[in-house]
Amino acid sequence: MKDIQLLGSTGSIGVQTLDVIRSHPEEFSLSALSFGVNTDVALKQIEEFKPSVISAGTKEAADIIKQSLSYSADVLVGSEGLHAVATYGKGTLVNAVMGSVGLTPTLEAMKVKKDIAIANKETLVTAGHIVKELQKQTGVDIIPVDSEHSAIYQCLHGDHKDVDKLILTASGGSFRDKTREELVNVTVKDALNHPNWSMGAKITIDSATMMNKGLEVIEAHWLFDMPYDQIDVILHKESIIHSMVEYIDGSVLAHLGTPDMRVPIQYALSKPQRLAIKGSEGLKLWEVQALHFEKMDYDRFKALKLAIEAGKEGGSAPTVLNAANEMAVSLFLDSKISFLDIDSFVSRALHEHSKISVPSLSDILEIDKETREKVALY
Ligand SMILES: NC(=O)C1=CN([C@@H]2O[C@H](COP(=O)(O)OP(=O)(O)OC[C@H]3O[C@@H](n4cnc5c(N)ncnc54)[C@H](OP(=O)(O)O)[C@@H]3O)[C@@H](O)[C@H]2O)C=CC1
Ligand SMILES: CC(=O)[C@@H](O)[C@H](O)COP(=O)(O)O
Ligand SMILES: [Mn+2]
Repeated sequence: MKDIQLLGSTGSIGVQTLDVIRSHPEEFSLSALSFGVNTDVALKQIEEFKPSVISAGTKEAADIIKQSLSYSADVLVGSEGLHAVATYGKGTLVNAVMGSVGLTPTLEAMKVKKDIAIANKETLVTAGHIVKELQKQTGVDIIPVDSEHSAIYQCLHGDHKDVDKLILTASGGSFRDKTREELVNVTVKDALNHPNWSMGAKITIDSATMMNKGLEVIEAHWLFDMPYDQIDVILHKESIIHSMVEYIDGSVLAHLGTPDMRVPIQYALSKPQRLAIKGSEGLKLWEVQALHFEKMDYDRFKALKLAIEAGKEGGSAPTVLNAANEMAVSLFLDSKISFLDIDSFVSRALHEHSKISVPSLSDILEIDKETREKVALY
């Protein structure tokens, strides 16, 4: 039996993680969860799984939970709550919170020797070197949940010396068939309409700008200890091949499946064992019929280029990239800026930043905060 603590229970990945736990009560239990403000969904989850520790994003949300709770549990708020959930018990932390707020709970969980199933890519983007250093010191396992990274994880074996490159597939997002000129007046509603995946709002916008793929290149660099020039991105609009590993003899191993996040979530918790997925009919390739691939156009998808450049530059550049992007996406979702402002704002923030070569945790937290404040005023 594996005990799980879950950050971000009310989100897209959080809800699917609870589906996985619910489907396999003989394999998994849940002892702690965090959510932000969605008390309606959280209350139902809490009454079903009865976690011992609960964290809410605001005091108001915590008060609603406390008033409605039918059993005794610790209910905390904000970063204190996230840290309490992350460090509770002895199991695996599933980090499915959105954004760099996931960084410090991840580090706290690692310090108490928890394995981390990581969906929260922003943590690895903003502070990959700190997470990896702590992983070396603690020996904990960091298991990818992101579909591309889970695919690569499943295609890798041995010590990676025989790997030529990692190939991340990209769906192209909501606007993949539009030129940049056609993006001038696109709406939030259009951008949230991802062709293949149903996901939270922030990652769906990242997917439309292709910043998601850029964050994923940086995530792959840290997760698999792979130099940037050995990480490729290819456009694959069906999202059936979730990613590939090319070996030095030209062999390419790919992971295929229907676009269903329960698969990588569950594998991160059950590996190396595989468990059935309730209600899944599996992949019917005769229905898919054809798979398509295109070379990436880095001028069309500027955010991808920006992210790869920031990753290669290293130091505090990825922190700025991530924080500027989080703020710009939030402004776009609030209809305060246009879609094309997102990558312009990120580019401006990167140009205005004076890089720190090896930022400490406190540097990262400070740069994250400052960058958000600056971008909010652009
Ligand atoms: N969705 C997907 O299919 C995939 C997601 N990912 C990654 O997983 C992570 C989660 O994505 P997704 O599930 O789509 O996101 P959602 O927006 O659907 O969910 C985010 C979760 O985090 C909580 N949350 C948000 N902000 C805060 C905060 N400041 N403090 C505490 N809790 C907070 C939300 O709570 P509430 O809603 O209650 O306010 C919610 O539970 C992201 O990093 C994303 O990039 C990676 C691969 C695929
Ligand atoms: C499901 C998942 O892992 C997302 O990150 C997904 O990859 C988004 O798709 P694209 O960024 O390829 O559009
Ligand atoms: Mn992904």
